[in-house]
Amino acid sequence: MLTVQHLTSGYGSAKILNGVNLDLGSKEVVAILGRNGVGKTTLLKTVMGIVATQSGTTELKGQNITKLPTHDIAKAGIGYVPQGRGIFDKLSVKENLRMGLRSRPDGSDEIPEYIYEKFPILLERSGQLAGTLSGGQKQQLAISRALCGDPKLLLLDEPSEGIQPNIVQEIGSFVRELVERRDISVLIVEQNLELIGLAADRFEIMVKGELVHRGLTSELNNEEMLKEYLSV
Ligand SMILES: Nc1ncnc2c1ncn2[C@@H]1O[C@H](COP(=O)(O)OP(=O)(O)OP(=O)(O)O)[C@@H](O)[C@H]1O
Repeated sequence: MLTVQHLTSGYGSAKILNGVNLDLGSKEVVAILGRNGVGKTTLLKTVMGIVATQSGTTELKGQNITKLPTHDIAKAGIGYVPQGRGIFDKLSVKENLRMGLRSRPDGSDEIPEYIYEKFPILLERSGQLAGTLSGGQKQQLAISRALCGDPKLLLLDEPSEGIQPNIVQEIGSFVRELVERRDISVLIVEQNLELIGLAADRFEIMVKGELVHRGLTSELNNEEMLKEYLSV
């Protein structure tokens, strides 16, 4: 599904990604873990074309998307939910969802039924300003907006940030549902081990802009490893 090879990128003269290699299969959920500031968000932004690739390649289902502008990467099939969610508070819930439809390759302007079935609050509050939603509801809206683009791959950046534990669980099981019922793969940057345990098949640990250690989610109970690589 996604193949990243020797990817480097950064901001001005600051090099942040130092040669990332990553393979994500179809119907797979992979979590990227690592301490603050190691480059996890930068990896998602580079895949998405928001931060320019300096060297290396990114392929989606065999298509080289490395140099494409962000809107074409979205159209090629990647949905992105940024850290902090990127919701437009001054637009209605429905208008936020409609923004996501712009990335649909088939040009459809219908919000997919399953989104409202899963999150009925988004239909109930359809005409309300998105800024009036709770943190958890905004996260549901942000994920739903990305799904409106009918992606094959979803990039989620810290979806658990600032939301209540019961919503964290709901999002974890929703991610699994997406993979199993909708054939979507997910790359998720996350610190919350409960959410990773619920959603991810395996993990990759980033240190100084490189993915240095990987394993199955079931191996995440190794305290020494967690101490070595993470701030827990
Ligand atoms: N727009 C920017 N301009 C300059 N430097 C940046 C910019 N965004 C991030 N950085 C720097 O790049 C490095 C990596 O940041 P990044 O956000 O990718 O880390 P992260 O692993 O996602 O951490 P966090 O969990 O804190 O978000 C940090 O040192 C950060 O200060």
